[in-house]
Amino acid sequence: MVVEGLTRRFGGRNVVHDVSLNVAPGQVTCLLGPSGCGKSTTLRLVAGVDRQDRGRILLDGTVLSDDSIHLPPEARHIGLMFQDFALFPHLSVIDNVAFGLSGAKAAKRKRAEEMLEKVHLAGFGSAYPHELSGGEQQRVALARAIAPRPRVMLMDEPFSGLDNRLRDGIRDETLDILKAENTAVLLVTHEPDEAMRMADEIALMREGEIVQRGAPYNVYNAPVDRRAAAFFSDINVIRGTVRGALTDTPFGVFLAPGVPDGTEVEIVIRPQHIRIDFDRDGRGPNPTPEDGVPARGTVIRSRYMGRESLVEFLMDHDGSVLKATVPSVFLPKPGTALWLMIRRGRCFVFPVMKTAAAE
Ligand SMILES: Nc1ncnc2c1ncn2[C@@H]1O[C@H](COP(=O)(O)OP(=O)(O)OP(=O)(O)O)[C@@H](O)[C@H]1O
Repeated sequence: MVVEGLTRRFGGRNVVHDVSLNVAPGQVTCLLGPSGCGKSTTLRLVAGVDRQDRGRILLDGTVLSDDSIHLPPEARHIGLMFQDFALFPHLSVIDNVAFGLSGAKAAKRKRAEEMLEKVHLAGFGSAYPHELSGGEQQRVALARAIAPRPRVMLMDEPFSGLDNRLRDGIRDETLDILKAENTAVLLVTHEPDEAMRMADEIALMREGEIVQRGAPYNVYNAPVDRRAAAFFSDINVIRGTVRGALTDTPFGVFLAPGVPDGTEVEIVIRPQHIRIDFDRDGRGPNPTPEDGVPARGTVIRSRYMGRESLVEFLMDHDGSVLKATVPSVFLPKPGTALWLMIRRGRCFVFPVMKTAAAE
C-alpha cells in the first residue's frame, strides 16, 4: 500500500501534513508518536472513514482515494483492529468471525473455523464473547479481522487494553499470523517498546508530520534530532560550541562535521552509553580515542532496577546532572566520586534548534 502526501486540516490546522508511507505485503510499519500527533487521523484516512484534503492512497496501483475518487471502507480490502475491538455480544464466537464474510453459509463457516484454529480457539466457536478472557476475545477479534483476507490491516493501539503478561504473547502470535497471511500492516502506537518489538519500519510522527522513517535499529541508533532520540529513552545532553568542526567539552573533543563555527550544539548520549570508572586518588583513567576525556562526578542517587542500576551524578565541572545505567551488580552509594566517559561511537551531535531549545 502506498500513501502519498496525505494532509488533513481541522479548524485551520494541519493535523496531518504531507504524510507518505509505503507498506509492503508481509511487512509491519508502525506509526509511532506522542498523543495528539495525528496517528489515528492518518489511520482513519487510510481506512476511508475520513477523507484527506490532499494526497492519495493506492493499493497495488489502484487508487483507493484521491481528489476525485474516494472508495468507502468496505470496498478497500482493509481490515481494522482497535483497542476497543467490540465483538458483537449477542453473536457466538464463530458468528462473530464469520460476520464480515460473504458467500455461501457453509463456506463462511469453514473459513471462520479455519481462522479460529489459527488463533488457537478451535473449540470455542459456540461460546459467547463474555465467556472468554480478554486475551481470548482479542484473538477472536484478530480472527474476525483477518477472515476476509484483507490485503492491509490497520491496527490502532490494539494491545493496550491487555495486561502486560498477556500482551507480549498475543503480540507475537498476531504478528506471526499476519506475516503468514502476507498482510501489509499499519500499526499505530505511542509506545516505543511496542514499535521496536513489532515493526519492520518505524515512522516517527510529530505534530502531524513524519520526522523519521527507518528500521527500529536505525531509528534508535541514528535519530534525526534530539527529540527523536529522547522519544526512545532517557537522554543526557551536553552543550558545546563549534570551532573548526570540533566541539571542546569537559569530556574532550567531539567531531561536528559540516557545522559552521560558532554554532551551539547538543551532544546527546543515552544513559547506557556512559562509561564509568573508579576514582584513583583524584584521578581517572587516561583519555582514549573512543571514550575521550573522563570527567568526575559524585553519585547523588542510585536505584536498583533489577537488570541494571540507574545512577545519577552531580558533575564537578558545572554542577549538571547526568544519568548512567550500569549492570545491577554495581550500586554505588551516594557521595561516591566516580569518573564518567562518553563513548564517541554512541553519542549524537545536533545543532541547537530553536524548537529544541524551547523544550
Ligand atoms: N474530527 C476532528 N475535529 C477536530 N480536531 C480533530 C478531529 N480529529 C482529530 N482532531 C485533532 O487532531 C489532532 C490529532 O489527533 P489524533 O487522534 O490523530 O492523534 P493521535 O496521535 O492518534 O493521538 P492519540 O494517541 O491520543 O489518539 C488532535 O489535536 C485532535 O484533537
